[in-house]
Amino acid sequence: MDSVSISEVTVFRGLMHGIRQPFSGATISPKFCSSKGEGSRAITSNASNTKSQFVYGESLATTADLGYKMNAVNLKNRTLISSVKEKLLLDAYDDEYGGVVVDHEKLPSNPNAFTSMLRNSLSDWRRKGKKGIWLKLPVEQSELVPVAVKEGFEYHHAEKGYVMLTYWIPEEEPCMLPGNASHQVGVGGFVLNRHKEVLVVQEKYCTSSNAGLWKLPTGFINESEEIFSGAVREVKEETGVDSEFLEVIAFRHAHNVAFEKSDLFFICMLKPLSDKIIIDNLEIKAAKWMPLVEFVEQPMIKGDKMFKRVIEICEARLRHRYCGLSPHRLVSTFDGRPSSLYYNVVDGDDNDASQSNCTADFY
Ligand SMILES: NC(=O)c1ccc[n+]([C@@H]2O[C@H](COP(=O)([O-])OP(=O)(O)OC[C@H]3O[C@@H](n4cnc5c(N)ncnc54)[C@H](O)[C@@H]3O)[C@@H](O)[C@H]2O)c1
Repeated sequence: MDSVSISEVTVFRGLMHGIRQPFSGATISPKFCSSKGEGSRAITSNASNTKSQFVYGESLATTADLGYKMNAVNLKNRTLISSVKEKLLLDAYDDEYGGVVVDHEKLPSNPNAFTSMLRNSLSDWRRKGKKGIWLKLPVEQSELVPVAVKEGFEYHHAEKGYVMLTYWIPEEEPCMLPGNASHQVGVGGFVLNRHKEVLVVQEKYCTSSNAGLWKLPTGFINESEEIFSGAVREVKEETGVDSEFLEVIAFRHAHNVAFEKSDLFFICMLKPLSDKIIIDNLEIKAAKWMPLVEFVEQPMIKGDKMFKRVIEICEARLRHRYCGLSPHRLVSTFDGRPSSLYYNVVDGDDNDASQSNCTADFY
């Protein structure tokens, strides 16, 4: 049997308040039986002003004044208590950082029961030296959020279906829990056709300074979406043009872009596979194929250090004087995850130029 702390016995006490049988009307207070060592658990029952001691271990406590046979009761209640004790703690599993992840599928629905289980669990985790606690509360149980906050939990992040809260137990150690995701990831498609026209759009919603600007189709990468497929999707959604991903030409890293989040913007070169334009009326006001020279001459592009440089890089790429990054699918043994590593192959294996991603045609 596990060793028991005061907090754990307190758990039993809370439990016994909720359980009327066989300790009907009893209140339980913590008491340790030092002579029993680690394997003993002691609970004092106070029923009808009569104090009795139940010892869970090899020996039994005084039982006469309760009027029933404690041997049998003891065995029965030992089972009962250990099963109810489990019900008084939140279901959770350990993480690899010495922390605990609460099982959100087994949360009690009653906020009072949750309060008591959360307190008991916190005592239990503290006693066991646990560090970071992750508590995910589904939107269907949002009434538990104020309870957790009152117990000292902090918001970590939220998604449509849940809010994640955290609690850092060690008071003497700085909190090591990683923060919420810090970045959003965007893509821009540079799609050039054989007439040296670039695919451009005018956004429906933009700042007044950007009104009338013809710009590259841009958008955000979805959850679990690849940069290369996200760029193709965004171009298709906004303009109706099919394309093939060639390379990441450059990326921009900016901060405090939206709701204090940083922004990674990947500018991708795409090869057009169709030319018919069908715009997405929800987001886009207009789209067209625009001569590259005309696109570059727009004051907003000409005067913008980033886009001016992006165009210079794209033009260098057209002359094969620059090489972007192309995705290579692989599985890392570190985490066993299939992933994309973006890099360029200038000469290819054994100097085979055909292996180079820098020789790919644009149109
Ligand atoms: N738009 C540009 O000119 C431009 C310039 C430089 C970099 N980028 C980069 O492109 C990537 C995508 O940016 P973007 O400008 O295309 O995205 P965006 O801000 O235009 O958002 C994309 C779409 O999301 C929706 N949306 C966004 N915020 C909304 C809100 N508050 N309310 C309602 N709908 C909203 C709109 O439908 C919008 O068209 C980012 O990484 C950004 O840094 C864009």
